[in-house]
Amino acid sequence: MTTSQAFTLWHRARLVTLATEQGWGLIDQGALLTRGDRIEWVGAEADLPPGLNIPERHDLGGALVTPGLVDAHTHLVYGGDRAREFEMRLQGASYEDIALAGGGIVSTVAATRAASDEALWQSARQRAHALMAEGVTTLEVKSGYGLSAEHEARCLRVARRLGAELPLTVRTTCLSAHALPPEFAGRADDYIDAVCQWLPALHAEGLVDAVDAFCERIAFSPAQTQRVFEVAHRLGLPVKLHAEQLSDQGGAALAASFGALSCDHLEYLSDAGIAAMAQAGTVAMLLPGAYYFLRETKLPPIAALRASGVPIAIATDHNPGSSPTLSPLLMLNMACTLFRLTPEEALRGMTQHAAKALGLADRGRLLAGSRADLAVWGLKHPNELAYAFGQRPDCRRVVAGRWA
Ligand SMILES: N=CN[C@@H](CCC(=O)O)C(=O)O
Ligand SMILES: [Zn+2]
Repeated sequence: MTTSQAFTLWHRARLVTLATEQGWGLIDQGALLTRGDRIEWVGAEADLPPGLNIPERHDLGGALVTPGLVDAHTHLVYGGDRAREFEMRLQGASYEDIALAGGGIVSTVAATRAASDEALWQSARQRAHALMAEGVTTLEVKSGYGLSAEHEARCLRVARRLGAELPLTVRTTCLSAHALPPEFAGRADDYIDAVCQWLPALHAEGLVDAVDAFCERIAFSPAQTQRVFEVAHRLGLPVKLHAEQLSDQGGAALAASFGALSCDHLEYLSDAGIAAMAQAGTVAMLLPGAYYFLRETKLPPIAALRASGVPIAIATDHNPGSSPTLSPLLMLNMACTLFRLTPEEALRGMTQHAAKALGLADRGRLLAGSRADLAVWGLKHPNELAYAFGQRPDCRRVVAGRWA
């Protein structure tokens, strides 16, 4: 470490470093040194290297400091809501019934196409603020409610604008293969042709960091998914997949064969899918909000994922149909209560493993060299993050080394 450059000190903190593969990595009376947007040093305050020029110091008053949360699966940009559909499901209709009757995702597509750019921006901005209020510093935003070249681009531009105007990293994912738009009814292969044509144009405009699809009997087949992934592969874009949410389509193994960053949902994941994901280093992105809200009863195969060493991530899956929550902390709680993750697994799932699911190796743990994105909580122990559901603890964020 050179001593001539200026550092910022963040001290009198209880650090949750997650530095090793297991355990919280707690450091009581801890301190962090940052320089620019990077963490330079992490440790006990008593061990601070002597002789440093530290012009700026922040006394955190004993607060708990975790890595900034990473919400790595959201559908944040859309018009309308689906409260009526919620009521229909309570009256007995299933998520699949509603989709097959022309509701579900396609109803949000109509509302999104009808919304102005400004309305899409304002609603997405408010949702992003709600996530930030619970410690999110990195956010993935999918398209998938435009379903035409014009409207997918509009939604992805709003996602990019979130990253440009808010103190937040935003990664965009093109999910044009989310549902069949009405103008392609009965012509799913033609729609996939169209997606394969507009994807390079969206990428050329700088709108796409990754490519996703919904591989399911109410959405697209493995063969159709593969065609989209082949275009992504040619463009050098990583893929991820909504896989095995309602049935086992073999989607996870297909995605793993493309080196997918993550497979998401996974309630119906098979042993073969787990093995393929373990081999490819693909993250299992579990979405307890959708599991809960759709009143799913089949659990993702958590013990088998653990046994195979597949990293488990957790996200809000914020969307109007299956997971209209904007509370990452509630998702940590549900990951524990519904999926029986430990509070440490849940937090690691929304930090280190979520960052991996976005291909971001520079964040998610408090390590020298990592990006200085922090969540500073008015809590004593990290267990409390997953514990007090429905409460919103005091939370401040540091993004790229600055209070945000
Ligand atoms: N499963 C597919 N996509 C979303 C839901 C989209 C919707 O219902 O609007 C999800 O991740 O749960
Ligand atoms: Zn989703």
